[in-house]
Amino acid sequence: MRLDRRTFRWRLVGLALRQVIQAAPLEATLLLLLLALGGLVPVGVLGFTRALVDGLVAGLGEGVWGPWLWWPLLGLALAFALDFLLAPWVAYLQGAVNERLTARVHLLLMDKVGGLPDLTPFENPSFHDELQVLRDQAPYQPLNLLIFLGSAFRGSITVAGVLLLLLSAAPLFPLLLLLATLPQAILTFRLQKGVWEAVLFTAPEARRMRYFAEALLEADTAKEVRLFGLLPFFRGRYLEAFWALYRAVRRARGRQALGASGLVLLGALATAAALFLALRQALSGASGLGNLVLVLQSVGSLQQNLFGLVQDGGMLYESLLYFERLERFLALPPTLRQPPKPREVRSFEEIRFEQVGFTYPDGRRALQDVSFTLRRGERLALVGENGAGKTTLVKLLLRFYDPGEGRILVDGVDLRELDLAAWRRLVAAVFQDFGRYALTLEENIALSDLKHLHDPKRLEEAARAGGAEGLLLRLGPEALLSRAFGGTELSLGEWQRVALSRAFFRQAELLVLDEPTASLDPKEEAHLYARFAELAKGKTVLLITHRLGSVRMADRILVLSGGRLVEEGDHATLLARGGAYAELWRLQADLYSPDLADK
Ligand SMILES: Nc1ncnc2c1ncn2[C@@H]1O[C@H](COP(=O)(O)OP(=O)(O)OP(=O)(O)O)[C@@H](O)[C@H]1O
Repeated sequence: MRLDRRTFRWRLVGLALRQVIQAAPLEATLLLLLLALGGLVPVGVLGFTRALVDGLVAGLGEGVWGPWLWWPLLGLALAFALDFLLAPWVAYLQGAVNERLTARVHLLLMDKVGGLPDLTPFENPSFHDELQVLRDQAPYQPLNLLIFLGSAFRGSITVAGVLLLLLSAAPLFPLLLLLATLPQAILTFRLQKGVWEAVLFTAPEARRMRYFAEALLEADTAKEVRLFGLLPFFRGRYLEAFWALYRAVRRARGRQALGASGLVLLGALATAAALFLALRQALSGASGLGNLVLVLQSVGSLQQNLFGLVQDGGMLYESLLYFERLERFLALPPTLRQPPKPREVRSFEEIRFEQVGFTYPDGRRALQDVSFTLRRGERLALVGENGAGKTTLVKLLLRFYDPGEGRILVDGVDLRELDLAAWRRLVAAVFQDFGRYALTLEENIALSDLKHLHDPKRLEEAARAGGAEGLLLRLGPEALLSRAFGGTELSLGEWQRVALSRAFFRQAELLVLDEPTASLDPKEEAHLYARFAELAKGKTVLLITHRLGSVRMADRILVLSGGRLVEEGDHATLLARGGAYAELWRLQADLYSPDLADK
């Protein structure tokens, strides 16, 4: 990321403020008002103290109380009371705005990423990195922004007010006191920025640290960590990343400490000059004792506020960069071209792949010159070794990506011209990496067609089709799944039955099954395929599987190898041909019984 080293970018403040105001317009405006009022409190204290001292000097020795004492006293009391009064309301509003802003940031990210129609952006490492950073920091950057923007705003009002007050005492005072504190403050800010930049540039290290820590702390990896004794390995990787980050930040911090000391002398000289001037004025009677007290107090107040601004400015800068990143991320253009006038689609007669080729953005060629037709009502099996391109073909069919070459036609119309949502409504799928949601059993199944959530008949039918009827009987539809929220945990095979039931719940025209029985026990697998004809009735089915025993019920089998379609036909034809399919078949059959190999 390119950072401007010279200036604090005010545009960023505008960007972040816009998000704050949009998140909670009323609360944010009130908060700004209260902060401004809070910023004026120290100015009031200084002003009333000056008036009080001048009043005291005028009445010294006479013992008379007059309005010249009452008013400043009252003012001081009010200023202190206001300070106490404002604090809880500022905290209340800050809390309210923070909660709304944090939810807004999450919603913006959810809408952006969840609303992406394709998977191409996930292939881009920088998209991934950005999303990771934005997600990781979403819980605390909004709060940081509010705290530091708030205190910077309040501090600026105080500094401006104090300077104006000093101007009323003598025009030279603000200048001298600014000279005493500003250069040092500016330098500190620059160096502070250096620290933040060091932190930002080492963001990959920070992410690696988090990743290696998680590898040791997460339940997913707990078994392998213990079995293979991986603690020292991941610990070592964590430390490597930690030291890289630590060294960069420590260097920047060292520069900060050194640099700030250099301007101390200049600051001390300017302060001394201001005090000398104020003393001389007081001695000569040119101005009252109140002005001397004002200058004395202002030195402390200005220093405290300016350095507060610097410290907060550094933290604020980081939050501002976060919101700039968020803005840039939200503005990323879509990667999938949507047709200006999408064609409605309610059913299909045939899907045709025409010389389809696809290369992943990282350059990996996954499909090449693939042509075939899938007709309505047909049961097509797709087989081939690992990495042959089977899942990629399904991803193209669902338009998670567009083909690089060739086209996919639905009744002669290019898939790219169809209304994507309408097309996807025609399809139900079980993916290899199906979702396991911490929801009820009923919701887990009905997710594929939420219009029919709470339709017990449909739920039962889908559960029966997917092999989850036993689960439904045993646990009941309301059973919460997943341990994460204190629910029931299922075995992988049971989860797969739920995923299958979800696909059947949708009652779609095209059923895509990508390794649907990988985790099922042999009994359930046999059971599923035994009733396959009934389940597939009226549907078009695309089945991907390595278990060749189950592809025999397909009308046609496509064999993919290295991204190319190498064979096509039914089981008997392909076996008789003695090609790639026959070899795969023989290898598998050999595993079970060498005698079966040629049947
Ligand atoms: N997101 C991706 N980015 C880059 N390459 C990928 C991606 N997904 C898959 N590939 C590559 O594309 C090729 C085809 O992958 P695909 O998942 O389609 O194979 P498959 O036939 O379904 O394999 P399997 O039987 O193992 O599920 C593989 O070599 C794989 O490494």
